[in-house]
Amino acid sequence: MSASPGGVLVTLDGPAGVGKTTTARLLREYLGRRGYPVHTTTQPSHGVLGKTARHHTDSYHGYALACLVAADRYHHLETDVRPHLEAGHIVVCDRYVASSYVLQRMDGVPLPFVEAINAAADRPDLAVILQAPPAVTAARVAARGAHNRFHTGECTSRQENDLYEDTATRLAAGGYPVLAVQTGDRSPTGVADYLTARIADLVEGHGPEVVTA
Ligand SMILES: Nc1ncnc2c1ncn2[C@@H]1O[C@H](COP(=O)(O)OP(=O)(O)OP(=O)(O)O)[C@@H](O)[C@H]1O
Ligand SMILES: Cc1cn([C@H]2C[C@H](O)[C@@H](COP(=O)(O)O)O2)c(=O)[nH]c1=O
Repeated sequence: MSASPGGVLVTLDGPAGVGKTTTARLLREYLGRRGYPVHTTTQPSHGVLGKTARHHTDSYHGYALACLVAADRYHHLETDVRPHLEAGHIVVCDRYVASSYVLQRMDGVPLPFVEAINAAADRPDLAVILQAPPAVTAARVAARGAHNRFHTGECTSRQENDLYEDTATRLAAGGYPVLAVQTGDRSPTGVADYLTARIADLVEGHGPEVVTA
């Protein structure tokens, strides 16, 4: 299913420390300043299923975590994302399906299973994959501090980076409008400026010009 008519669904995915949360916060500010109604949100969500997935990644692994995250995704789409789209808002979601293609595979779940349980998730209008060299993302995570067991050093960052590259290609081949954006050599405001212009183009009916990784 595509995102609902009226609003625009923009998703932000990419390795730990690449700048998803920073970018979502700045997009809310920059798009808001241009007068667009913006709703920023995140997956896992702040609902019961989402909180369980986010705060108990040491208890839930593999297939169980994959299903928990997917269940939260469908509930979040129904109760939060679609209502905002129907109200004509730009919805910016920090993590979406691409994160499952990467994190669940890192957790030992075969890709066909991940694809199957996410197959009915709405297609974003713009699926942004943020990218940066693994040494850069690992250093940012080390400086900021790890949030969970998926953040464990440069070796993990390299695996994550490779899986995101693979995921960007797969999702683009499956019809997702994927836009790969480098953050390693751009300031947070530079990333947000660039994406604000791309999203404004999309809202005004000029885009997207899809760039695959
Ligand atoms: N373009 C950038 N240049 C330099 N530093 C950045 C950039 N974007 C984000 N950072 C910094 O990197 C750190 C991680 O950023 P952020 O929390 O936004 O990443 P994330 O992708 O949401 O990470 P996670 O998946 O671990 O939650 C923060 O300290 C942030 O200030
Ligand atoms: C969307 C998504 C999330 N997860 C898990 C992985 C982490 O434990 C949290 C996300 O925390 P972060 O601060 O944003 O790094 O949720 C997952 O396993 N699969 C997913 O698709």
